[in-house]
This record gives sequence, structure tokens and C-alpha cells, in this order.
Amino acid sequence: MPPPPLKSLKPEKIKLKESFASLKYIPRFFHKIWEVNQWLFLANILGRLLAALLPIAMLWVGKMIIDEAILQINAETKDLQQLWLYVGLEFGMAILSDLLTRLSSLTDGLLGDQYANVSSIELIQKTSELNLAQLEDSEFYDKLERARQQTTRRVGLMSNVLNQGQDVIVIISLISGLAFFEPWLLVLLVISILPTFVNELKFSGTSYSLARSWTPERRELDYLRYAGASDVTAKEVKLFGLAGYISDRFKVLSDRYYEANKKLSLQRAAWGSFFNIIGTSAYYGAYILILLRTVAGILSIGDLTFLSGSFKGLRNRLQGFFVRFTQITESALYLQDYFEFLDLENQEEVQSGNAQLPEKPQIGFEFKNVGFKYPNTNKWVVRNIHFTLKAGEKLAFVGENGAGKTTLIKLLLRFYDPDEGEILLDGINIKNFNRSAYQQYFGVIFQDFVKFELTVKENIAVGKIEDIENKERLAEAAQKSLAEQVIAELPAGLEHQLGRRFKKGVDLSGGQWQKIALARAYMKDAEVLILDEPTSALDARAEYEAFQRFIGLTQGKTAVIISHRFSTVRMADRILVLKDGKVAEIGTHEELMENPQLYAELFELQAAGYQ
Ligand SMILES: Nc1ncnc2c1ncn2[C@@H]1O[C@H](COP(=O)(O)OP(=O)(O)OP(=O)(O)O)[C@@H](O)[C@H]1O
Repeated sequence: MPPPPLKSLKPEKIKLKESFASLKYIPRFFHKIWEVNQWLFLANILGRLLAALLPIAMLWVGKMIIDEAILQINAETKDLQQLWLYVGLEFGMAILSDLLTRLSSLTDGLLGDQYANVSSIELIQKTSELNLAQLEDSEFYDKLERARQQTTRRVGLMSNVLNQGQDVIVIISLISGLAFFEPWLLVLLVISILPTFVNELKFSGTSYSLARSWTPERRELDYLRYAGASDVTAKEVKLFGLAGYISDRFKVLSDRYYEANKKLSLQRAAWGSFFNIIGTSAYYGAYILILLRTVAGILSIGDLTFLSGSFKGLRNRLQGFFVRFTQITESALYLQDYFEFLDLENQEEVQSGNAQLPEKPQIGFEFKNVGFKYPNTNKWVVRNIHFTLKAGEKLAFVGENGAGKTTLIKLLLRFYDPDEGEILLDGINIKNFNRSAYQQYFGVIFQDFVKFELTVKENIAVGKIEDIENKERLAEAAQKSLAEQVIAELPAGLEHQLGRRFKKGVDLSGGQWQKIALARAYMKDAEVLILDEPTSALDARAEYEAFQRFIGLTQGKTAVIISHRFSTVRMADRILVLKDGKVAEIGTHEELMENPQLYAELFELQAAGYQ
């Protein structure tokens, strides 16, 4: 089957003004680098300052050597002392120049590494501050993607800006030399570098805009690479013979990106060559001028080498300056993505109140006429929801797939706020509490809990990471959740690495993983426990045992359990039946069985399956 058609991929053009505006982020960027390591940064700047003065000094000493050599050729009694002094000076400067170049690349590298680490940590922290609605938004996701992917580019930007600063000093010093000897050369210099400037200006921002408008597709390419070549997908890719389908889809997309990029690179190269010819002609014009002046005896041979060296050096550096300037504006656009990401409003804080959170629920939770649509969708996923979750009660949610069970949990946890109605805790709208303090109230195991490729210990401790070294607590949690037996079978016990990505890592079965995940809920002495299908992969005996324990161990605690197994559900105090986003029934198992509606029907259906 051919891959599905792709949407139009014409890049949105970034205006010149926009790319210059992004330069305003550079001071903030350097402020961060300064904070990362002030000594390294100072060493880098001082080294560069010194290095910037060397080119003109070396050209000058070179001129002195030639003039002195010519003087000595014509002298009757030779005195070479001055000559050797100049040669020694140049030798010293050559060594110093090399050392300084190494110093700046060393400090650039070290600073870059440190900055990359710090900015990755910033990214992780910022992501954790954002709310779920922001994280699930695809536009936001693209921003995050751009911010994440550009770490190395940001490091390159640092070197580029520093090199640029260094070159500005070199350029000023060389220009002063030219102006002193032959001001006309400056006019020729402008003619020789103007074409490069025009060329760079023309293409500035284009490759960024291409990359930017391609972010969703690059995300898809990454995903296809993952889907086609990963241990997680390998079983199904092989069995269903999907490799061809995935690689075809990858090829279509990547070829298009290649073509778009190629076109741009070709245009850039063609125009670049054309403008370069103009520039080179101006350079030779300048050379001829210097030669004519030398032949006429106005300039010495030493002046000739000094001026032609200065002119050539200036032209190269000015060209480099413009090319680098384009690169800097391009990278600064990525920097803008990064800082815009860091500056995203922290909705968690904005939407937090400061009402006093009760130590534990006294009355309980109440959903009052709650209605909710996921962001950027028009469908009411749940609506007109009324029910109470009494303090100390175990309430089970049942309902068919997609009925809205997990959504109610997300609303209860304040991952999202309802679009209609309100949720109260002891009579207070939960919006009035500090959101993160409120969320700390809960111990939750989601249906799609994360299987961290870390040690068993870490996988359990994530329930309360502060207690990671509290062996007793870990052991107790493992015992309560039945994970104890799983751990006993692993050679390194709690320290055993899980997942196959790392050395000696083992993968667990679905049920074994669930036992580990369940232990997370016991790590925390949470006031409210929420288990969203935490036992679906357990065998019947283990599930029964796990729930018996759960009910016994959480006496007096408030809990919500989602399960499709009615043998488990009936252990709850009350059962809430959801149908198409509405509460269809609520009551005890006995009450619901007496009233032959959806619950009784589903219960009988499942019971019949076991007969
Ligand atoms: N992040 C989301 N964005 C948009 N729609 C969503 C999102 N999450 C869930 N939905 C939709 O909301 C509806 C209810 O989903 P929910 O996960 O609450 O159902 P559920 O009752 O827990 O189902 P299941 O038993 O299959 O776990 C579904 O139609 C689903 O497609």
C-alpha cells in the first residue's frame, strides 16, 4: 500500500526583521553561559582579546623583517642583531597564536558541554511545570521539539558569537593599518566584500524557515525511525511485515525534505560563486594598486607585504564576518524558540489558588454538573456528571471503552479543569487549592503507567522519590503490592536494572510490571488512592489477592478503582457506571444487581463467560 499523501510543504518565509529581532536573545544567552562557569568564560574572553591583536602585530613584524633584510642586503657592514630580534618576536607570536587558538577551542568546548547539560536540565524542569493540556497540544509539542533538538546548535552559536567579537577587533586593527598607508584601499575593500554581504542577506533566515516549517514532519521522521527500528516495535513490525510500509513512508517524507534543502543549497552556492568573482576582482584591483605604488618607490617591499597581507586578511575576515552573521541570526532564531519555551506561562501557577487544603478529606469530593471537552476538540467527553466520593469510601468506575472513566480521574486530579460545573473537596472548589499541593494528596497508578528503564528500587521509589534510600519503606511497599516475589527472583534484587536498553537489564512480564507499579501507590501514604486498571495484566488469583490486600491495607482511606473485572469491582463500597460520558447508575453491587440495567447486564455477561 502506498504511503498516505503528505500536506503541502512550502516553507513559511521568515522576514529579515524577524531574524534580526531574535538577536535580542543573545545577551540573555551569554548571561546564562556566564552563570554556568565564570572562570572559564573569563579565560576564554581574555585569550580571545589577546589573540585578536596578534594578526596585525605579526603582519607588522613581517614587514619589519623584510625591510630590515633588504637594508642588510645593501649594507656594507652587516649587523643582523635587529633582524634576529624581529624573527624571534615573530616566532614567539606564532607560538602564542597557536596556544591561544587552542585555549579558546578548549574553553569553548568545556563551556559548551556545561551549558548543554544545564540547558537540558532547564528543559526537563520547565516541561514538568507545564500542564497536561499544554503538553498534549501539537503546536506546543513542536516548540518543545525545536527547543530540545537545538542544544548543539546553541553551543555552536556561542563559539560563533565569540569568534565574531574577536574578528571585529582584528578587522578594526587591520583597517587602521590600511587607512594609515593607503586610504584608497578601503574603497576597494568595500567593493570586494559588498557582494558577499548582499548574498548572505538574501539567504538569511531561509534555511531556518525551512527547518521550522518542517518541524512536524521531522517529528514524524523521528517517529518512523523509532517505529521501524526499535526493540519495542520489532515483534509486530516483523510479524505484520511492516518494514516496507514504514520505510516507504520514511523515504517519501525524507526525499521531499532533501529536495527542498538541496534547492536552497544550490541557489546559495550559485549566487555565492557569482558574488565571489566580483569580490576577487576587487581584491586584484587592490593588489595592482599596491604594486604600482611600490614600483613607483612610494611604498617599501615590507609595506607591500604588509598591505597585501592586511588586505587579503581583511577581506577574508570580513567575508567570514558576514557569513557568520547569517549563521548567528539563524541560530538566534532557534535560541528564540528555546527562550520562548522557557518563558511559557506556567499555567500550573496561574491556575492555582491558596485555600487551605484539609489534612485529609472530611466530607469527600463532589462532582457538580461537570462537563468537559479536551482542548482543541468539540466533543463533550463527559457531561452533566453528578456524584460524590465520600471520605473513606472505595468507589469503582465501570463502563465500556471510551466511556470517560480515565477522563473523570484526570479531572479529579486537576490535570484539566472542567468546562462546565465544578468539583468540590469538602465543599471547596478544587480550583481554589494550590494545584501541586492538591495533587500531592493523591497516590495514583495509571493504566499506562511508565516502565522506567531504571532499577527496581527506582521504579518503586518514584511513588515517593524522597524515600528512595528508605529500605524498610521500599520493602513494605513491595510486600503489599506482591512485587516482593518478583524482586526475589532477580539476581540483584532491588538494585536490578529493568528494561533491555541497558546492560544486564531484564524485562518483566506485564503482570510483574503491574506489581512493581502498584508498589508505587503504597510508597506514599496518600490520602486518596486511585488505581486505573492496575491489575488488568495480573492473573485471576493475583488480582483477587492484590485487591483483597488493597481494601484491607487502605482501611479508612478514600479510593477510586477503575477495572473491567467485576470480581474486583464488586469489592468496592459503591460502583459508578458510566455510559457515553454520563453517569448511568451508581450504588452498591447489590443495589445495582437488583435493578437490571447496564451494570447487571455487563456483570451477567462476564459471569457467563466464566461458566
Ligand atoms: N488527550 C485526549 N485528547 C482528546 N480526546 C481524548 C484524550 N484522551 C481521551 N480522549 C477521548 O475521550 C474519550 C474518553 O476517554 P477515556 O480515556 O476517559 O475513556 P475510558 O472510559 O477510560 O476508556 P478505557 O476503558 O478504554 O480506558 C474517548 O473518546 C477518547 O478518545
